[in-house]
Amino acid sequence: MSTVVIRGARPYGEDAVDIEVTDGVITRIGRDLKAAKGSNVEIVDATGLVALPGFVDLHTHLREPGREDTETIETGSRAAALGGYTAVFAMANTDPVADNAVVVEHVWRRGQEIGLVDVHPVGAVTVGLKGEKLAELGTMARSAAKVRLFSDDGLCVADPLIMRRALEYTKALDAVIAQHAEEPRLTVGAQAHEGDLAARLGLAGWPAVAEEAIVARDCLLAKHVGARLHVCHVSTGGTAEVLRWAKARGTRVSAEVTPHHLLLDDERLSTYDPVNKVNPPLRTAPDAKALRQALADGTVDCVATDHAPHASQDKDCEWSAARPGMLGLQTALSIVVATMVEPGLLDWRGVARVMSERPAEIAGLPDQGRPIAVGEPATITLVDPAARWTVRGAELASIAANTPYEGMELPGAVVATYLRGRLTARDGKATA
Ligand SMILES: NC(=O)N[C@@H](CC(=O)O)C(=O)O
Ligand SMILES: [Zn+2]
Ligand SMILES: [Zn+2]
Repeated sequence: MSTVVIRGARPYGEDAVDIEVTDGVITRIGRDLKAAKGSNVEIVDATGLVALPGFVDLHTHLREPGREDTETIETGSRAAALGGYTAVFAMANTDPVADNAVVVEHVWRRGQEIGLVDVHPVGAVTVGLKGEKLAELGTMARSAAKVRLFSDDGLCVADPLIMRRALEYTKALDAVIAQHAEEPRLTVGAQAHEGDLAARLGLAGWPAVAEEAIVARDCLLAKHVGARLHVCHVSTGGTAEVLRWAKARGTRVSAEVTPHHLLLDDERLSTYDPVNKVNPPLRTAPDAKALRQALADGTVDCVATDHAPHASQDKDCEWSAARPGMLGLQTALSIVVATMVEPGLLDWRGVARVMSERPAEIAGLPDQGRPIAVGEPATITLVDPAARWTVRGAELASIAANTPYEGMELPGAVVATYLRGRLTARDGKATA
C-alpha cells in the first residue's frame, strides 16, 4: 500500500485541508490528518497551493506519427503533465492520418506506455481528412483506443451531406464530432482576420462569417439529427451569439476557446512575426472580450489549448509561407489566470469547470474531471496562485518552441500533477 498526504492544500481555492491518497484514490480529507500508524506515508507540503482536478485538453496536436521532429507523444505528454493536464485528446491530422484503428491504437498505447497523461486519440471524420468519404468511425470506436471524439481538425467538414451523415453515425455511437468551423470558399488564401488591420498590412482576410456560417449550419444540422456537436477554437463574438441562440433552443452543442483567443488580438500582427499566425486567426480586441464573457457565462463550455507545435523552419519565414499554430499546453493555466481569474470573471471553481469538469463530460471520460472528494481518483493538479514566471520557448518540454508568449511574465504556476495518485510532474520536471 502506498500513501501520500498532501498537506495544507486549498481545494478549489477554499479552506486548507490535508488530502490523503492511498493506492491512487482519495481516502481521507480533513484538517491535521494524523498519519495512519505503522504505514509508510509520504508527506507533501502543499501550503498555499490550490488543488484542482487534473486538466483535460480536448484539442492537442502531438505530431506523432509523421512530424516527430516537432513533437512526439512522449514530449507532448511531458508538456501536458507540466501544464497540469491528466488527459489530452490528440488530433487526427498526423501523417498517416488517424482515420483507422491501427493509428488510433498506436497513439493510445504509446500514451499509456509513457504513463504521464491519458492520450486519447481523436479519430478523423473523413478518410485522409479529404472531406469526401466517412472514415470507419465504428471501427475506431470499438478499437482498444475507444475513440469517442472525431474531428478533421485543421480542415472543416465542409460538405453538409457528409457532416449530416457523420452526425447521424456519431449519434448511434454515442460519440461527438468536433468541427473546425471554416467555410473554405470564404477563406481561400486567407492569412489574417479580415478587417482594418489585414487591409493595412496587405494580408488576405479570413472573415468572421466563415466561422459563424459553419457553426450556425452545424447547430441546425445537429438539432435536426438530434446528435451532439462540439465546436473547436471559437474565435469570434458572433460565434458566441450563435451558440447562445442554439443552446437556448435545445441544441446539443458544446464549444471550446483557446487561451490565445482569450488573451491576444490582431494588433499583434503589425510586427509580421509568424509566431502570431494561427488558425482561426487572432481576432479583434472586442472579440477576445466577448469570448471571455462567453466562457464566464457558460456559452463557451471549456478551454482547449489547440497546442500546435511547428518546426522553426516552418515558422521563422515569410508570413504567407509560415504554418499556423502555437504551443499551448504549458501556458494555458497561466493565461486563464491572467484573462479570467485576475479580472474576476472566474473563481477557482470556475477554473475547475472550464479546464477539467466540462471537457471530461464532453468527451465522456468517467474518471477525469471528478470532484476532489473521498473515494474519487487522486487525479489532481496543484497550482501556486501567487507565482509569476517568464515564458521561454526553449525551456518548454515541447521539441518545437513556437510560443507567442516568449518573454512575457505570466501569473500562476502548476507546481505538481498527479494522475491516479502517481506524481507526473513536480516543480517544472516531468517524472518520465
Ligand atoms: N490551429 C492551427 O493553427 N493549426 C493546427 C490545425 C488547426 O487547429 O486548425 C495545426 O495542426 O497546426
Ligand atoms: Zn482547427
Ligand atoms: Zn487544432
